[in-house]
Amino acid sequence: MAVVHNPSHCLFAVPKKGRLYEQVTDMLKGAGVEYHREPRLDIAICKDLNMTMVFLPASDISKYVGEGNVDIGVTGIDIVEENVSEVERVMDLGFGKCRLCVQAPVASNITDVKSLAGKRIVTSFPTLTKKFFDPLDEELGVTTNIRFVSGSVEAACGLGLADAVVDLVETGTTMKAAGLEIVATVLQTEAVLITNPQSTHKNIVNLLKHRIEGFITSKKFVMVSYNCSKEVLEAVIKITPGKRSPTITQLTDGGHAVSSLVKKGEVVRVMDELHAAGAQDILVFELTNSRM
Ligand SMILES: Nc1ncnc2c1ncn2[C@@H]1O[C@H](COP(=O)(O)OP(=O)(O)OP(=O)(O)O)[C@@H](O)[C@H]1O
Ligand SMILES: O=P(O)(O)OC[C@H]1O[C@H](OP(=O)(O)OP(=O)(O)O)[C@H](O)[C@@H]1O
Repeated sequence: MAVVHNPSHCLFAVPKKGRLYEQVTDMLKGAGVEYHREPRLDIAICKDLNMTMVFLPASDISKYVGEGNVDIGVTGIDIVEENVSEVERVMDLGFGKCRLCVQAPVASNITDVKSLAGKRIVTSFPTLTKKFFDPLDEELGVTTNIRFVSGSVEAACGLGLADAVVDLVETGTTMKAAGLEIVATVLQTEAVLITNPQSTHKNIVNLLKHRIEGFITSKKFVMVSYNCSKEVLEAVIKITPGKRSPTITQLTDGGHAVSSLVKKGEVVRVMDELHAAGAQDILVFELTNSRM
């Protein structure tokens, strides 16, 4: 059965496929944004919010949000900057991290990006590429030839279509396989939550922001709990000061139970230090959600 958009609903655009798709849908699930998407449909009604999800190409989302067709969306900072969209950046989301880089063939031995000014550049990001090369062109009195392609940018040098490309690099696998290397970085990017500044659904945008923040925090931290004697309490709480402060409970035997949030990347070191300082029964718990 066709899903019809209710015009009073807030519209939320998420990438329909590609690099951001899975992480965005996991984030929405973790943040309690529930919807049922019928196979092959690019629209879904939310279960507990007056909101309709629309699944669009990541590269179109900032345009739709900027033009007010959609209230809120998730896409890459690179796409927002490329489209020069009039959107409000609500929050960076911590995934989809990569760099937009000028890349040239390893064999060409180019180390100074200035030597690419006036040459042929192929990219899916013509606006950002022009913005990057314009000052160099002006300084050197040349005109860089920038050509747009929608995909497989890395193939352009090998095909003899370009002297260099401007493309995204995460692990560098694609770049290395094409015999390219980084000459300069144009932009650092990650996924971002954006909204139209004139959206009439500010309350839903705020609610989503808090829910997503809670989910992101829960992924960054674990809860560490342990027991300790009165004598070592001062020393151990210095090791686990928590996000605000640790929770300390007095035990009937005179000792204390402490629980505190610890950054995931620091938890093993913290456990070693707690143990060395005399803490016992140290337990680590994953968080599924949070609201600070
Ligand atoms: N290798 C990567 N690592 C991390 N994030 C990436 C990577 N490649 C792209 N992204 C981010 O994801 C966004 C969408 O890129 P993606 O290649 O998935 O786009 P797409 O062209 O819409 O999808 P597809 O390539 O499936 O057609 C990029 O603009 C960037 O913000
Ligand atoms: O540094 P890496 O980890 O290799 O990632 C970089 C590649 O990822 C993206 O392309 P994607 O694979 O999404 O396909 P696309 O070229 O069709 O967009 C991007 O355009 C690069 O080509």
